[in-house]
Parts: sequence; structure tokens; C-alpha cells
Amino acid sequence: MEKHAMIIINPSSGTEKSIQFKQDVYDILIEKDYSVTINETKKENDAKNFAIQASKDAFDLITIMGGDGTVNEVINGIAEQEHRPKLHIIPLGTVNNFAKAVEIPLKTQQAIDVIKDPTEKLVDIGKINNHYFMNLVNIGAIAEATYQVTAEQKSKLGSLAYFIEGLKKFNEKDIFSVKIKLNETTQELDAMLVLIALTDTFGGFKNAVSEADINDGYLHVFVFQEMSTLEILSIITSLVNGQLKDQHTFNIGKRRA
Ligand SMILES: Nc1ncnc2c1ncn2[C@@H]1O[C@H](COP(=O)(O)OP(=O)(O)OP(=O)(O)O)[C@@H](O)[C@H]1O
Repeated sequence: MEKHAMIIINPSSGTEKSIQFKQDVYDILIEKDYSVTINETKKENDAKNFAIQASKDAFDLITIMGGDGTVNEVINGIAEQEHRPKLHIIPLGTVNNFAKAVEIPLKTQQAIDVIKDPTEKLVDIGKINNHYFMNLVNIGAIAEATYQVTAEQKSKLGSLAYFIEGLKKFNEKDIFSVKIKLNETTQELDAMLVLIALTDTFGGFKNAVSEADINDGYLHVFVFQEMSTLEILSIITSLVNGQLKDQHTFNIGKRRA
């Protein structure tokens, strides 16, 4: 039976290299006996809508050429569909957090070639209200600051751009009150930042949350309370070195996703 693949390309992702690889991806899928439909995104939600269509039309595969935002849209498109195509991700974003977490090759040609001899991985996804996520959720002013990072800053600085914006907010000590019901316990805490991770990768740093596995079925919940600049630096070092789990005062537990 003929196999169907949809390529979803975000031409604006990362360093805007996706278009130059379009033909290579098309050729390899044809070589693997897929019939191929190509869709380019123009704006927010296009990738999600293409993915919904691919599910409804019972496509076998969606090849995503883009960054975390594009992958997230596709996941939101397929999550609640009866038929979910498999995903082949070609990381072309700035940070590519999810690709790092799932250990997809970051070199474009290698990621394309994965389809020649594919291995399948199941991954956890989480849900907030009606929105699915596959990386992590940040709550607080620090998290909001990261949304102010411009596309230009991202292209120039990569993940560092987020850290710089985040650090500015850390100094303002914006504390908020948060009530967390985790398993059977409810805690009310004052927090600077709440981080809920599904994978071990944060801000593009592999192993930052080394206890989290992509398919362990858990949400890993961290609450960062008011901290001195020294403590903040120590946490950043932990993130980079993969020792966030050792900061037990901040790790308040995990629950089944
Ligand atoms: N043609 C387009 N021009 C501008 N923006 C687009 C276009 N198509 C999609 N978008 C927007 O781009 C967002 C996703 O970008 P994506 O995350 O893939 O790239 P990135 O930001 O460079 O990567 P990363 O998230 O890894 O840093 C989508 O959510 C959508 O809003």
C-alpha cells in the first residue's frame, strides 16, 4: 500500500535554511516510497492546521522542518486526532530543545537521513488547559521576559538570548504566590519561577534536568523561591552541568503526566 508523507516547512525558523533542504527531503521520501505533499507555513497556526489535515487524511508521516514552535504546533494538531502520523523532525530552529531531548541529529543532512533507517520513540506530552506541550512550561515574570526575545536576538545569540532576558528579571525579584497540588499534597509557596519539565533538556542544555526521561510518564516540577544572586548563578551552573536534581530544596517532586 502506498505510504503518504506531509512535509511541513517553516521558512522563517532559525537561520531560515529550510528552503534549501526542501528538495533533499522530498527526494529521500520519494526514494522511501512515500507519496509526498509539501506545505509551507506563512503564519501562526498554519503548521497546526496542516497537521490536523494530515491526521484526518491518514498520512503515515509528517516531516517537520522548523524549530520548537513548529514542532509544538504539529503536536497540538495531532494530539487529539484518532490517527496520529509519525513525526520525522529536522531541527531548523534556533534552540531546538526538543530535538536535543529526543537526540535527533542537529546536523540537517543527518536528520534528513534518519528516514533511511528510522527508529521510533514514544514521547510524553503534557496539557495546560487546551494546549499541549512537549518540552517544558515556565511560569513567572522570568518566563514572560523570554517572550520578549526578538527573532534577531535569537538568530545572533541562540539560547543565550533567553538567559539574558531571564536574568534581567531575576534581579527584579518578582515573587508570586503559587498553589501546587502534586499527587495528594497541596503546597502554597512564594516563587520566582516554576518550571515543569517533561524532558531532560532546558534552554537547549541537554541533561539540565537529568532525572527526566522523554517517556518516563512524569511531569518534573521545580519551584524556585527567592534567591540571592549567588544562588541564581549556582542554579544556572546546575542547569548547564545537568545537576538540577541535586538542588533538592527546589525540586518539589513529580507526578504522573
Ligand atoms: N512564514 C512565516 N513567517 C514568519 N513567521 C512564521 C512563518 N510561518 C510560521 N511562523 C511562526 O513561526 C513560529 C515557530 O517558529 P520556530 O519555533 O519553528 O522557529 P524558531 O523560533 O527559530 O525556533 P526555536 O523555537 O527552536 O527557537 C510559529 O509558531 C509561527 O507563529
